[in-house]
This record gives sequence, structure tokens and C-alpha cells, in this order.
Amino acid sequence: MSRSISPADDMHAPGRKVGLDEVPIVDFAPYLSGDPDGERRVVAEVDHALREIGFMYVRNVGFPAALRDDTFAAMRRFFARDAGYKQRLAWLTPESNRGYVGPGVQALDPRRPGDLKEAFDTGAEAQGADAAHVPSNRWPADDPSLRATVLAYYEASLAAAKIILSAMERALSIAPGTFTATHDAYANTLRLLHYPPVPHAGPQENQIRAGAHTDFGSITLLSQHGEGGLEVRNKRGEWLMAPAINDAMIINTGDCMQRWTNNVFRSTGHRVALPNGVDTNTSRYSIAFFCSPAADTTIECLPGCERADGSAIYPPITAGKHILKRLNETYGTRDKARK
Ligand SMILES: O=C(O)CCC(=O)C(=O)O
Ligand SMILES: [Fe+2]
Repeated sequence: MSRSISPADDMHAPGRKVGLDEVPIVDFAPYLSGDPDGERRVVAEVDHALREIGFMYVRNVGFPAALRDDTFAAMRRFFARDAGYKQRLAWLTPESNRGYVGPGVQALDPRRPGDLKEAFDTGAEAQGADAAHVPSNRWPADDPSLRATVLAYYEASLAAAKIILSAMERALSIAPGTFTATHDAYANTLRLLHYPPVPHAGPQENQIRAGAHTDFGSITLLSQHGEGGLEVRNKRGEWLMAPAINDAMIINTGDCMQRWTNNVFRSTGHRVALPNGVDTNTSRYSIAFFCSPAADTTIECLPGCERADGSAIYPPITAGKHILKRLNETYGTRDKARK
């Protein structure tokens, strides 16, 4: 079934099922066991996955399954509310990047119509004096358990992300803390996603659930509910279906990490297609935890990642500037969608 697809031209042809040699499953149990051989093995697996494909499934990274189930239940409740309720919590600016994003508002592939999805973006709550510069979450006042569940999910995701980031530091032989100590600030985004049913006559030409894109930050931790729908582009340009696997999260590296590592770790294109390529009468839910370094972190070629001649591909940039630029590109359609 393997075929060569030009991603730009073939929006609707479904991908083929991914092979585990292509997106491997990395079991973190040996990494956390304290056994040096086990640790080395996991680090090597992470290194291979992120250099070769930029995606991996991760198991046993300490994320509580019950919390994932609770969060899916809470977001199902939220997205079932009427449009007016959700719109009162609307996402307002790329700078704040918090709140409800309605259908068609974001186009992850800016050359395409807006994505057939709705989202709710949240982040860490400001502590003390940080409130002066940290954007506020836009929680619904009548559902305190949504806030509590989502904030718990945020904390558990950050803890899991730090374990993965520490393995990545070891894979690159860079100073411990280079990644783990720069991801504590308020730059991470926890995004709840709902892809509603798509009626047969619904989509515009080339409109899918999430257009082909790369992620903006350092790593993304994704939980899919049910059947999946995520597709990952391999080096040959083929779309591979990456279904939900029990007890595993999908991890991928984003543009910021690719830039930081001078392209050693890949930021790989992906999208969410329609299950049968045309329409669907089922909803899909997913949760993405987008990790980004603190906004003032300078992203420049890490030691050991230089090209053979010692040079770097990219000039230095701050993480905040880089992420804001990418957000702005994908929200170019928002004024159109509101009309
Ligand atoms: O919903 C998904 O499975 C992936 C969404 C995604 O790639 C994104 O929002 O960046
Ligand atoms: Fe993505």
C-alpha cells in the first residue's frame, strides 16, 4: 500500500497505517528504574526516534491514565455547550493565547481553509507578582471541575515532559537543565481539541480537521481519544496514520527544538485528516500539551550540534519571538471566520 504522495496535492487521500519501525514505542520504565543500562537503552531509542522521524509513542512516563480519562470527560462537557457560551470565553490574541478557538478560526496550514476543529487553550496560572505579565486563563465560571482537572493535567504533563526532556539532554550530551530548567515558565500551552462531525456537504475544498503543519515549540505530548486520525509525514513524503495506542502518548519535536539542535532532531509535518477522506459523523477529541522554552530563552545551536564545518544553520532568536511569529501565521484567517 506504500505510495508516494505529494502532501500539498493530496489533502483527502487517507494515509497508510504506520509501522512501529517508523514511529517507535519507547517504554520509559527502564529509564526511571535507575538501572544505568536501561537508562542508556531508552536514551538511545529516544535519540533514534527524534533524529529519524521526530515522532515517538511513549509509555510509562508517569502520566496517570485516570487523569486523562477525567480530562476527556470534562472537555466533552465543555465542547457540548452552545456556541454563545463558548464564544464568551473566546481566545483573543496570539500574545495571550488563552481561551476558546471556534471552528475555522485557525488554519494550521495557512494556505488552506480554516481547520474543522474547535479548541480551548490554557496555561499555568500565574503565581504572585507574575500575574502582571502572565495571561489569564479563561475558565467558565460555572464549571470549576473543568479548571481543576485541566490544571492537574497540565502539571502531570509538565512532569512527564521533563522526564522526556532530560532523556533528550542525555541523547545530545548537553548540560543537564538545558531543557528541563527552561520549561518551567508560563510558555507551555495545554490545548483541548474537539473535531466535530463533518457533514457530507460540509468541508470546503482542501479543508480538513487540522491542516499539515509542524509544531512551533520544543516538544508536544498528545493524547488521542478513540480512533485517532493523526497522520505523520515520513521522509518520503508519505502520510502515515498514527492511531491511539493504549497507555501511550505521542511525542513529537517542534520547530524550536529543531532550530535549537541545528536540525539534529526533526520537526516533522503532521495533520488530522477526515477518517474516510471525505466526511464523518463522529466527533474526535485530543489533548495537546505544547512545551515551549521560557520566552526569553535564546535558541541557538547547542554545543555538539554544529555542522561538520562548525557552523550553525540558523541565527539566534528568542523562543518567545519564534513562537509568536508561528502563531500569527496560523491565525491569519481569524477575521474572515468571524464575519
Ligand atoms: O489532534 C491531533 O491529533 C493533533 C493536533 C495537532 O497537531 C496540533 O494541534 O498541533
Ligand atoms: Fe501539531
